[in-house]
Amino acid sequence: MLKIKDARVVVTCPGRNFVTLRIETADGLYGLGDATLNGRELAVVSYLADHVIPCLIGRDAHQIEDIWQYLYKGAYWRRGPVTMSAIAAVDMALWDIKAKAAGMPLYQLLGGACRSGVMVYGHANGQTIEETVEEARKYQAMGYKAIRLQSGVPGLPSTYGVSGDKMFYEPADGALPTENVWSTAKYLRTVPKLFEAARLALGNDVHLLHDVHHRLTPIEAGRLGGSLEPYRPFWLEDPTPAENQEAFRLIRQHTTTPLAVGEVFNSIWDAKDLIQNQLIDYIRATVVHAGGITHLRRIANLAELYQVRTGCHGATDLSPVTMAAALHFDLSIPNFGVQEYMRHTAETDAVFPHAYSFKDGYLHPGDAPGLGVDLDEALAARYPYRRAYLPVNRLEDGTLHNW
Ligand SMILES: O=C(O)[C@@H](O)[C@@H](O)[C@H](O)[C@H](O)CO
Ligand SMILES: [Mg+2]
Repeated sequence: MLKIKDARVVVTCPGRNFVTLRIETADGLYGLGDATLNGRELAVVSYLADHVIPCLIGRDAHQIEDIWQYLYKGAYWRRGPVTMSAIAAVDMALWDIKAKAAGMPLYQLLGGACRSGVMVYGHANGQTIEETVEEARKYQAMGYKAIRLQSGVPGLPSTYGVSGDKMFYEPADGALPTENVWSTAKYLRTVPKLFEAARLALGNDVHLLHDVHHRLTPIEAGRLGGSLEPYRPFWLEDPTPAENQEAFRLIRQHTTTPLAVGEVFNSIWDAKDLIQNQLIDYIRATVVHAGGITHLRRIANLAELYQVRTGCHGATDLSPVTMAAALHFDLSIPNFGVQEYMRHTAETDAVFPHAYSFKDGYLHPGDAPGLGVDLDEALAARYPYRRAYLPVNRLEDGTLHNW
């Protein structure tokens, strides 16, 4: 038995907020779990500190599945991003402990490596199509095999995915939500031109991706997917909000562009119908927001039956702890597709020293025991929490739209 002696939540803001759970066993082993929920961080802190940690003390850290069931079924109130991020943090920390106890990198415990590295996609963005293509060239020169393209839309003052910093994108930028302006007509005129220019400049060997960020209706999404087909996108992400999963049938009727959905999903129940009806090609659910490695494996196993591959979310609001967990997971599953990789700032990397590394378009989690990521608590304490919200989005006439 590996008795859980103590657990605490560490909140730090080395450029952006991160919530980390640290679980310690009586024999002095410890594990880390990410519990960051962008813009709603303190709700998860309270869920963990006030409601989860008291139930963990004294339990056997080896009983990962039983503890998962205890927290999920035991709460009575199931699912939801706050609950599932909290459970995910416990799950990640326990897998970290188990792998450290075994003296192995986590991917070995998950069944061993199915591939030599994890193909990642980087984010090229610019105010104009030309600037975005120039940025994409830089990613290509760094060895990336897959690149996401987001460009500014003429006539709109700001656009999702476009930022001043080129290696990362930080949307949670206001102590109150900033307000963006949206026009579907202007956007739909721009994206096909972006893909045409990018294909011409970058050639056929690189995978090109795009995130619609939930902004279109199904029929608009069908039209966009169709107009991108000549440029063979790897995927079109979140074309329409996925609460209404039937909507994807309509998109499918109009395009063979592959669809990726699910970064906001938090359980297998959100993804089940989309997967079983083969309405998507990539499932974006991620370790931190979908109940940890234990639950994400179930989602990936279901997806495998329907030839749906994974494409885990990996924006900067997912801490290096999640990135490490995702890489062990990605390496070990048969139906891996691609992993998003938006680099963290140097400050964040210093607070979370890690064993994973990038080479020639692929990430590898490294071979340190456990997740291979640590938390420098003294350094973390120098960066106190700062309230930061994701933006909201309005149509040009002021109507609130999806961000
Ligand atoms: O695909 C992505 O990376 C995104 O959609 C994210 O940038 C998302 O907006 C943020 O993670 C929200 O916190
Ligand atoms: Mg996205």
